[in-house]
Amino acid sequence: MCRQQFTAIADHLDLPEDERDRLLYPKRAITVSCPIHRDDGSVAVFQGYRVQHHLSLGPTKGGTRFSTSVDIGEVAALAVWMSWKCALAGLPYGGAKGGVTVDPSSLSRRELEALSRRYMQEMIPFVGSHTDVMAPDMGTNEQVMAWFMDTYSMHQGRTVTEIVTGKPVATGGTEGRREATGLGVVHLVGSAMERLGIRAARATAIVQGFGNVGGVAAEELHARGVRVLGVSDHTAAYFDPKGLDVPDLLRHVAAHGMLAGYSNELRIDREELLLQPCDVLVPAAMERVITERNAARLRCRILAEGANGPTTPEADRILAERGDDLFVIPDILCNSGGVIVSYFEWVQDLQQFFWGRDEVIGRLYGHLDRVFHQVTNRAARERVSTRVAAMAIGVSKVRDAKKTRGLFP
Ligand SMILES: NC(=O)C1=CN([C@@H]2O[C@H](COP(=O)(O)OP(=O)(O)OC[C@H]3O[C@@H](n4cnc5c(N)ncnc54)[C@H](OP(=O)(O)O)[C@@H]3O)[C@@H](O)[C@H]2O)C=CC1
Ligand SMILES: O=C(O)CCC(=O)C(=O)O
Repeated sequence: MCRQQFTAIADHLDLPEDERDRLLYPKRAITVSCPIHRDDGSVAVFQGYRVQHHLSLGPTKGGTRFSTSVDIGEVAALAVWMSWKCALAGLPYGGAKGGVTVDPSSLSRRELEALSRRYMQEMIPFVGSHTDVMAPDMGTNEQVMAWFMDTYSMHQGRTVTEIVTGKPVATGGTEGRREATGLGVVHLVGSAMERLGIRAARATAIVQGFGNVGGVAAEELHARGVRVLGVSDHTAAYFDPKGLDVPDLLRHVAAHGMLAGYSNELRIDREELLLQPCDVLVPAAMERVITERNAARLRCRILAEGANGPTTPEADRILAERGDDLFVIPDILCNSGGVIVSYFEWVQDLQQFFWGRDEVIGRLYGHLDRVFHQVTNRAARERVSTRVAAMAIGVSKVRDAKKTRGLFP
C-alpha cells in the first residue's frame, strides 16, 4: 500500500526515477530479540523492530506498536507514512515507527514492564533525543513511555525526558498529548463539516476503535453535540440510531477493559457497522479496513482517517470516483494531532519550560487549521483528491530537503 501510494505521488509530481529510491528506502531498519522472564519462571523471546525512514530534516519520530500484526514490513510502511505526515505538518523530523510482535493483553503488568524495558534496552544504541524519539501507538500507552524513559535514563545516569513523548505529565510529559490525536481528528471533522454545511447538532458519527484515538474522538464528538450512532473495538460493535451514551461506554471500558458485555440489544456485526448511514465515519483502529469490498457502500459524507492506512489504494480509487459526494480527511493529516503535540512535548522537555493545557490545544488547533487549508487549497488547485494533495506536500518537502543537502559524491 505504502509503495503504491508513493508511486502514484511520484508520478503526480513527475519525480525522476533516480530520486524515487532515495526518497522511499528506509535509512535504518533494526530487528532485535527481547527475552523476558514470564511470571511462571519460563523465558519467552519477542521480536522487536524499529525503522528510521530518513534523517534529512532532523531526528526521526514515531510511535511504538505492541500488536500481533507487527512485522518489519508493517513497521517500515508506518515509518514512511510518518515521514510524509511530519513533513506535511512542517515538523523538523523524519519518520520512524517501531513495535513488538505481541498481544499486550496476554501479558501481566510485570511482564509488560519487563518487555517494555527490554525493548528500550535493546534500542539504546540506535535512539537518542536528537536521533530518534519514540511515542505511543496501538497497544502502548503513557505508562509504557514512562518505562522507556526510565530505562534510557538509567543507562545515561541522568533523567532524559526528551527521549520519548507521550509520557505521563508527572514524568515530563505535556498536557494534552494523551488526547491530542482524537481531539485533532474531531477538530478537522469540524472544519470539514463547516465546508459541507453540516451542523454538529444535526450530525451523526460512527467510530471504529475505542482506544486512545477512537475513544477520545467519540468522547469529543459527543461533547460537541454530534450523535455517535456506533462504536466498536476488537471485542464488540454497538449501533443505536438514536445515539449511544458515550460517557457510559467509556465508563464500561474503564471498568472492564473492553466494549464486550455492554449491551446485547445494541450489538451489530463489526463489518456492518461501517456501512450504516452517518455523516462522519472515523476508522480509528488499524490498516486496510476500507477496501474494494466496502468502499462503494460507505454511507458517510466525511471519512476521517484516525488510523494509519485504513484505506487501501483500490478503495481510494473507488472513493475518488465519488467526487464531492464524500470528503476524505486523509490519515497523514487527520491523525497528525498526536505527533504535533509530541513535537510540543519534545520542545518543552528540551527547554524544561512547560505550557498549560489551553496553550497546547490552542497551538494544536492553529497548526491543524493551517495544514487543512494548505491541503484543501492544493486539492482544489490541482483537481486532485485530498490524499494526493496531502502526500504531494509531504513528499515534496522531504525531496526538497534531500536535494538541497545534496549527496556525497
Ligand atoms: N496513539 C496515537 O497518538 C496515534 C495513533 N494513530 C493510529 O491510530 C490507530 C489506533 O491507535 P490507538 O488508538 O493509539 O491504539 P489503541 O491500542 O489505544 O486502540 C486501538 C483500538 O482499536 C481496536 N481494534 C483493534 N482491532 C479492531 C477491529 N478488528 N475492529 C474494531 N476495533 C479494533 C482496539 O480494540 P481492543 O482494545 O479490543 O483490541 C482498540 O479499541 C492506529 O492505526 C495508530 O497507528 C495515529 C496517530 C497517533
Ligand atoms: O507522537 C508521535 O511521535 C508519533 C505518533 C504516531 O505514531 C503516529 O502519528 O502514527
